[in-house]
Amino acid sequence: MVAITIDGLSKRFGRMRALTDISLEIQSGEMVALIGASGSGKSTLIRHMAGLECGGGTSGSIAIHGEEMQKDGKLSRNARVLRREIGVVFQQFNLVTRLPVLTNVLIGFLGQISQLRGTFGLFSAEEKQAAMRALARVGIADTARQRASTLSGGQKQRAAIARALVQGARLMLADEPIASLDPASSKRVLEILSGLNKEDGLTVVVALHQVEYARRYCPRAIALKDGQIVYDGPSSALDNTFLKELYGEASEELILPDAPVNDTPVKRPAVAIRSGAPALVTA
Ligand SMILES: Nc1ncnc2c1ncn2[C@@H]1O[C@H](COP(=O)(O)OP(=O)(O)OP(=O)(O)O)[C@@H](O)[C@H]1O
Repeated sequence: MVAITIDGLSKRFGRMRALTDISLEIQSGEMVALIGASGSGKSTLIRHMAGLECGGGTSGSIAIHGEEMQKDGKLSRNARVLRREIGVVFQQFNLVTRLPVLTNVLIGFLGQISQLRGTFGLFSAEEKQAAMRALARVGIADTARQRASTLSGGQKQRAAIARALVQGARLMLADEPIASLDPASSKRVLEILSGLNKEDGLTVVVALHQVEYARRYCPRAIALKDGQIVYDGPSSALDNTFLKELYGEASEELILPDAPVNDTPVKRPAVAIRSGAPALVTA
């Protein structure tokens, strides 16, 4: 089954083109890295996939699990229902820091319970058990009663993933989830996302700054440059010559932050790019 279908998506902010004619398909059960320099359009693309961005300046269409989510800037009628299938994880965690970790995870149920129960935080024993299971799944069950403000950055991100799990997400969109984490926490968060992908079959799309993590955890990479797809193929075939072109001056820092640069050229397979794409994509 196709998890995400994007057809001819373009986005302008005023006169600035953030995305230009993006078309792609992501199959259910894939783990895909979105890479590209700062300002290349990764967040804008993820926000459109999640149905959080639409409106003026957007054209083209996005379908989630075969159902239209938005077309030409207008959200479809069932976008709300589709959003429940999508867990979104942000760099800034988006937790309510004064509330206990368990309550933050229970917030993932809000789309599924009555407004009255949601307003008064009346969660059932089953819901609390499910939230505890989700916390155990991400390895922080012992923090359930702590205020979210007391968690480390890595633990906060894991709590945010647990919240997406109780929501019942089949598709996880993560927008630079490790950008503010140290290497050990980054590794842990990506291992959890990879485990959810491999063991639970979740489709994962993750925007990453550091290419080494994309290579290590995501079999497929999609690279954006100036709002256009310039590479779509195996992340193992991303060679450093291409990446240096993609990232320009930032490449030293972003390509291999914790490993020696391997300049041996790797033969990239021809990638599924439409004609007219920049020379960067030629294998
Ligand atoms: N709400 C907005 N209003 C105006 N311009 C925007 C808005 N959101 C994004 N942009 C612009 O669109 C372009 C793409 O931004 P986007 O945040 O998607 O890039 P990114 O690849 O996620 O960058 P980063 O890695 O720095 O987060 C940038 O030029 C950005 O300034």
